[in-house]
Amino acid sequence: MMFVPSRRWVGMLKCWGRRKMSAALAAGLMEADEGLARRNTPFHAIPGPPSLPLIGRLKDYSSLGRYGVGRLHERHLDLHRQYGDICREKLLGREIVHVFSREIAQEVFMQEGRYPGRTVIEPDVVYRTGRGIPLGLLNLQDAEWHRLRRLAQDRILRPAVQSAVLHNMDNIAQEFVMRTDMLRDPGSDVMERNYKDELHLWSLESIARLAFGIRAGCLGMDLTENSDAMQLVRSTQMYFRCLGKLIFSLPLYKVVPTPTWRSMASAQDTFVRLSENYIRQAWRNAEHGDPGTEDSLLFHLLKKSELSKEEVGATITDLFQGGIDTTTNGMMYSLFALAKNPEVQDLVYREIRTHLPEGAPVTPEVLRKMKYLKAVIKETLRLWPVIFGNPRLYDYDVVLGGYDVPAKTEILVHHRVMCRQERYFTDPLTFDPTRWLRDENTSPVPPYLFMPFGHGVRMCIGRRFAEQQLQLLIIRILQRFHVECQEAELGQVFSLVLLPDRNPRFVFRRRQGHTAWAPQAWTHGVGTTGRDARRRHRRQGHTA
Ligand code: HEM
Repeated sequence: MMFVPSRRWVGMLKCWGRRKMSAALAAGLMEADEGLARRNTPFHAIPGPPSLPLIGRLKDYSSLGRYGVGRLHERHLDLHRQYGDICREKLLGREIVHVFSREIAQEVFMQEGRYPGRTVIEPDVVYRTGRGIPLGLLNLQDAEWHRLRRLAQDRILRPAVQSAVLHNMDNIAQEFVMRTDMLRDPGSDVMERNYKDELHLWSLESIARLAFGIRAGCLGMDLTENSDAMQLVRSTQMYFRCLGKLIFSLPLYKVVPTPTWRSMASAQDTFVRLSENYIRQAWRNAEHGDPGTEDSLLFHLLKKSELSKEEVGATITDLFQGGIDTTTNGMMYSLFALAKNPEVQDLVYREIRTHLPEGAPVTPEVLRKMKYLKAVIKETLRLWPVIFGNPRLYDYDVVLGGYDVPAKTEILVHHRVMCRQERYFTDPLTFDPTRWLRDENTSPVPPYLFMPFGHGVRMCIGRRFAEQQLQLLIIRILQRFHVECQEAELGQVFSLVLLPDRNPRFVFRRRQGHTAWAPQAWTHGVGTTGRDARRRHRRQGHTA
């Protein structure tokens, strides 16, 4: 097979050649480059909607347009229908290329360098720069990003570390299920509380345990709106709501503090202040020799003398902001999918009963065996991804779908649109977890298609943790309840992440013959259900 160098290869070789190769070889490569340039179609020929000068397609992103920010993901489906697998548009001076096919997605990621660039979250950069807070993983680029990423992922992505935190996370999941049991209406079994807020608390508690090695007290029964936990939940929700609006509007906030900017900054201030409290608490615990704290990500990063305390704080903040809303919404969609597909729910329950005796702890071995549960989570994230696509921003030219794409173009690979196409998935809109189960009759889903956690070295750092969290909580919920949902549909709304468009009312029916097990931390000599458990739960607030 003949090797046809891509333009990037030619560019790199040319650069090297200028220094090391003979002039003749370099000239030959230059000719090859010109030949390739002739074969590629110029950037401006990429199809796409016409743009106005300066503001580009801003109207489509505002409430004046057909979609508004909330329905941007629907606009992406329409762009694909109208313009095909690759399309181009302008937005406020930015050039954006949308990629809707697996083949071009592969080209995007194959041309990724050692430090893949991603579009920055501009309002967050402006906020942090203004407050003198270092940028974290979400926004750093190049070698600076790599330095931080290397240190943090060593602690988060390693399977051994996942196994080590499993026991604590299982306890948190079980406590959360007890809480659900107590909060649902005893007559109708309906969860009257906003279950999204509830899942936020679970997610916060879990990430705090991972990051600080402490129990943050988010599952206490007497939380008020003024409690630290609820303030953290509200500030995260507000932060995402405002970010979505700020990113896709005229950047007036850079000149004057607009109301949306003020709300975002105030949410961030609260977040940073409360995180600092937790860091202080973690320090105190460590001074008292609490082994959990020393095992945490915080201490792991602080031990690395390469990082300042401020950088460690910024990294931890990014984990919270990257992890809370995403895992919460992933869990909402998973529960909804199970509730609306009772036969699937029964199969998951059967799998749980086969591999996990009631009262036994969840171990890595147990999780490895839960193949159907994993397929359910994949199928959920295929149909309801929390992040619609993966942005990339390269500082060199690339060729995509035969078109020249200049450096610094924002490239958006649309995982959600790809996952809804007939050519890649049979009956793409049907919820069918079996498509993920492999046997001799099925071929695996090809790469560069299903990427809910992104791709390559810049993929989500919390991926393993998030998957483990979802598996654990689904196991513990289904062990105790059969789940139903009163809403017939669950759509998505764009707010930087994709959120459920309504608050589904779940019904948690206790399973027949279910023995009221309780997490280990609840069973030291007191009753495990009813009033005793409730009292113990209140007391547990900050300590378990
Ligand atoms: C269902 C849950 C989650 C989903 C769907 C999700 C999805 C994603 C995606 C799509 C990216 C961009 C990847 C790329 O550009 O290739 C990302 C990045 C990131 N995520 Fe997650 N995530 C989830 C949970 C978490 C959790 C639990 C944490 C923290 C413990 C986390 C922390 C981060 C961070 C810090 C980044 C930036 C990584 C970097 O640029 O190096 N995420 N996530």
